[in-house]
Amino acid sequence: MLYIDDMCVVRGQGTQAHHVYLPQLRLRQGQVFAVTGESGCGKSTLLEAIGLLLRPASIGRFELHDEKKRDVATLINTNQQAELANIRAHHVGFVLQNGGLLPFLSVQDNIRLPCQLLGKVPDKAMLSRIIDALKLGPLLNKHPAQLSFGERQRTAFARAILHRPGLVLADEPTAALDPHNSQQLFSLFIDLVAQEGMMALVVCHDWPLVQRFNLPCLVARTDSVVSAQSGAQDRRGTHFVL
Ligand SMILES: Nc1ncnc2c1ncn2[C@@H]1O[C@H](COP(=O)(O)OP(=O)(O)OP(=O)(O)O)[C@@H](O)[C@H]1O
Repeated sequence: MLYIDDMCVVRGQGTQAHHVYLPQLRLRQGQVFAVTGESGCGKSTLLEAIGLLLRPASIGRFELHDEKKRDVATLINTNQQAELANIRAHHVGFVLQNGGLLPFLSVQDNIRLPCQLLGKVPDKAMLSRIIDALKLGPLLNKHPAQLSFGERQRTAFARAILHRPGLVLADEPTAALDPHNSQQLFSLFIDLVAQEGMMALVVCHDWPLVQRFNLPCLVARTDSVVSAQSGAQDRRGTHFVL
């Protein structure tokens, strides 16, 4: 389970600061939540804070329960960076919009990289389940430049999960894909998260896609102020609510 209460993340400074609030999140093993909202509202910021890449300005509760209970809020509040980095490396998997694959490594070596960096031997059974589910068998010896966008994203997903993180964070993984491939990747993603008992948050602009899979959704509610000088709407804060 992932429990988050009263998280606030601040991007920028002074009058330009943008506040991102997450009042409450409960995520169960096997569950995928979508995160939606207009450009610039703070979706990536939210994911970075949950992925422990960005320190929240304040946090009430942040607990990650897998094989044991981890009180992440206390680690954040007491600034224990080494332990936070350890949790991030072992328990969080990231899937980026452009895949973020290393161009000089084959698909096979890209997938194994996080395990290698963590000094873990990949679980053979899981590796073969992932390769099967994501249909990567014929691609294993290719390099990223030889892959389609969809193939790159399937590889990126495999790489994000082989080290068995409890939590997978995907930032617009289907943005570069056509509707057919987006739907196929989403479907594989949701099935694998359920099959492997992971939890996932996926940022997605494609509302029909989110609806098609009937995903629970964190929706951005943005507060704006009107600039006294220009009269333009200026975003100052976003609440992500269910
Ligand atoms: N490093 C930074 N320093 C200061 N402000 C930033 C920084 N990164 C992002 N911002 C601002 O924080 C706000 C939220 O940005 P964020 O990238 O989280 O939005 P987003 O919803 O993911 O946008 P998009 O859908 O366009 O990717 C924006 O107003 C952005 O300009």
